[in-house]
Amino acid sequence: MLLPHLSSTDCTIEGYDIPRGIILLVNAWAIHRNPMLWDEAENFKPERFMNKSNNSEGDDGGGGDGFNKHMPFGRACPGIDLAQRVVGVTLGCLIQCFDWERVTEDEDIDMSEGKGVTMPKLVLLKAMFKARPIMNTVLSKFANAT
Ligand code: HEM
Repeated sequence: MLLPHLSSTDCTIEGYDIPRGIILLVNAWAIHRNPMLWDEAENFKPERFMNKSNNSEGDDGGGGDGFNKHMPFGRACPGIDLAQRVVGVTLGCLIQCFDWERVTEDEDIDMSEGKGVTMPKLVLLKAMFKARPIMNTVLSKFANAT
């Protein structure tokens, strides 16, 4: 669920009359799993959110694509630009600085969802990491500088 919003005026959306002053809750979870919008809606296919003009997934007839129908930030998160940069840089650092391995490599990853507002995984994904050799050089430079 996105954050609650208050309708500022009477309006009709998709045939539903929405009076002014009513609290609206948008179920982003259901929108992201709507089989009318997505192929294999229940499957983890992050490539469907890429901004390709030939990507018709998520198209509701309005000319949109999977990229535009993906709403991890809802429609009103003022932190979107900061968050997208920080997530990209953080992920890049983790991949560049460490070698990652799964603890149980032969098993499929269990994508079941647990309970909670932030959609935690039911079964945690365990991973091991070790610093890449370049990190020893970088860290020893920091250590020597202090
Ligand atoms: C990966 C990081 C983030 C995600 C996934 C995220 C997601 C969201 C979502 C889904 C909403 C509800 C939007 C709606 O109801 O349409 C929201 C609202 C909001 N977010 Fe974020 N957000 C993130 C980072 C941030 C950051 C970094 C800031 C501030 C620096 C921020 C500030 C806010 C605020 C103030 C609201 C309430 C906006 C309002 O209702 O007027 N968020 N965010």
